[in-house]
Amino acid sequence: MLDVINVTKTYRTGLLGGTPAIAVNNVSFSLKAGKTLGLIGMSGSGKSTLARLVLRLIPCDSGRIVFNGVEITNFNRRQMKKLRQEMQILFQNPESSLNPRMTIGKSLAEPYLFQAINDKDYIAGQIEGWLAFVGLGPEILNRQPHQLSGGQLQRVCIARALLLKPRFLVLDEPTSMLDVSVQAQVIEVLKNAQQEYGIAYLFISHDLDLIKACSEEIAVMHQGRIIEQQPAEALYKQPKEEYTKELLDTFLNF
Ligand SMILES: Nc1ncnc2c1ncn2[C@@H]1O[C@H](COP(=O)(O)OP(=O)(O)OP(=O)(O)O)[C@@H](O)[C@H]1O
Repeated sequence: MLDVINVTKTYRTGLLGGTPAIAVNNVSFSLKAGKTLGLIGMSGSGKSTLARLVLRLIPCDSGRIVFNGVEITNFNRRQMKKLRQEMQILFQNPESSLNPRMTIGKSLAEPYLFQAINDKDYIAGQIEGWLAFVGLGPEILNRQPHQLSGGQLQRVCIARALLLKPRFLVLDEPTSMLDVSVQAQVIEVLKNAQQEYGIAYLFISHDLDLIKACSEEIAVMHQGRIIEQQPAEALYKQPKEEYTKELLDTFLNF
């Protein structure tokens, strides 16, 4: 489904472009439909930048991104608009993903209107179905984001992403702001969605236990590079790189 090939990104900060800093350095990986690739690494190792590159939210300096057999590296705005439905991101703070002044119902209807779908009964039926899928009832539709719990809000964000029928979803610390009990419920919803719709996930997290439980393969980022990638069990049992060992020792069961 997704092939990322030798992708590099350099940020230039400061006056007149300043000193270039390589955030993502010659990174390659592949992801199959219905599978999860976990992405771990210390803060600043380049995980979020890599996710943004893959989603084409920022341009890469070099390298290629192939999605469903089509090279999208140089897709223009119009081409990307179509693709946005298929490639989405779930952020750690669901509140920041929703308009605070809009009701939940309006936020969920918005993606249909963007697609020029105007049939109100159809939209209402679809929204109700997706809400049920994520374990929420229609009573929340008239509420505003501040009237929902963190877990409910993240479910709304998942429903909003799912209703566009994505094939690839970046999960950027999707449960880090939630209580442990709620975390498990949100992960369950994501697992169900993956099973039912064959969605591929790139799962970024600092929670190494969670990422192990959710990913078939795990890639370790260090200073902008993927320094090792292995099936989840193997990586935790026999990390090849010293850096991975240190990372696991520091953060496992933290
Ligand atoms: N917009 C930007 N402009 C300049 N430098 C940036 C920008 N975004 C990120 N960086 C730098 O790029 C490097 C990688 O950052 P990135 O956010 O991708 O890391 P990360 O692994 O996702 O970190 P975290 O786990 O803290 O979210 C860091 O050195 C960061 O300071």
